[in-house]
Amino acid sequence: METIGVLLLNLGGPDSLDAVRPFLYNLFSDRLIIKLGPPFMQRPIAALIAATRAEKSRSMYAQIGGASPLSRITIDQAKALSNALSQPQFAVFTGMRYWHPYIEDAVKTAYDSGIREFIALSLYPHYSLATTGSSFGELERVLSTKYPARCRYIRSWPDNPLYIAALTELINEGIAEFDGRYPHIIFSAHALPEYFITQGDPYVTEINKTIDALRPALKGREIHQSYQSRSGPVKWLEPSTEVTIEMLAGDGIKDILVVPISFVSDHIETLYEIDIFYRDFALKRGIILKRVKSLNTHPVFIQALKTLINEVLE
Ligand SMILES: C=CC1=C(C)c2cc3[nH]c(cc4nc(cc5[nH]c(cc1n2)c(C)c5CCC(=O)O)C(CCC(=O)O)=C4C)c(C)c3C=C
Ligand SMILES: [Fe+2]
Ligand SMILES: [Fe+2]
Repeated sequence: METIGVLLLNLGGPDSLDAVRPFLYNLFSDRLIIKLGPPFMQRPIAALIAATRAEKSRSMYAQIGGASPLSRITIDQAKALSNALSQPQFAVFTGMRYWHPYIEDAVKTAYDSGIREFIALSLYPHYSLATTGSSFGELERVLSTKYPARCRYIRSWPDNPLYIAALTELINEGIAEFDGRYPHIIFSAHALPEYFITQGDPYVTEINKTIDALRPALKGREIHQSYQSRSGPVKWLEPSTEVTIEMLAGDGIKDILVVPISFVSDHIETLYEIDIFYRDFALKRGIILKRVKSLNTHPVFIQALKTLINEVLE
């Protein structure tokens, strides 16, 4: 039987402080995430923004240990998934959009080992053109220009039952940390410029699907929804996580549990933005803010990924 290559796709993150600026350059060079003037101006403007933003980003990465753990965690997820899948039917690879190991590196490694059939599994639970769309576009480019092969795509999985079960378990663990008090729950997703949605991006609809699937397990708890990590002068989805915390502070709320709903791994958005920045922001307003752990290599989550692979083969 021919081995199928499973490609786990994610954003990637700088693996050292020196990598921050070139990582930002790669990110801002991508017209699917942000359009900077006419096409020929994209790279020069990306270089400018990367240079301008690097210092602020570096200081955030410095506060979480000097690097993003995203690639390392994705590689751990690949190992765990590889152990869960039957061998030698599958081999699992990790391909990042904006830093090493790049999507092209993953495909080359697989190709060199003789693989000619792929399953691309996006590790963003919710589809957006800016994230999954961009990764699939890059993969299609690599396959069509250098490594011709068959590829099936797993686009999104906002209400996969095992994904929801794993999240439910982690949310309940988070609630238990409040020692019987009653935290308000904020589902915090990565922000997206509003024009994506106006142009038909399903990102918000799919996030709502995840939250709706979690609702029965959260019986009657106070739920809020917000968007974190804006990064430029356009109109972003509302409300921001900051404004939501501020509003709850105004209502006299003392306990908040943040669920990082659009990510499955730890990286700067969980380790710095929620754990350091929002926690401190809340504390200054008399609020204890805690975060639900990221799925990372949670065994039920790895089983969820396995069911996605099996479903696409049916
Ligand atoms: C659902 C996930 C994500 C969406 C949607 C998204 C959109 C988006 N992001 C930027 C700009 C930046 N993103 C950065 C980091 C980053 N973004 C995501 C996910 C989504 N981005 C992740 C998982 C990470 C973490 C990377 C890591 O640390 O491992 C950064 C770099 C950090 C910083 O300087 O703030 C930028 C910049 C835009 C413009 C955008 C719009 C569609
Ligand atoms: Fe981002
Ligand atoms: Fe971000």
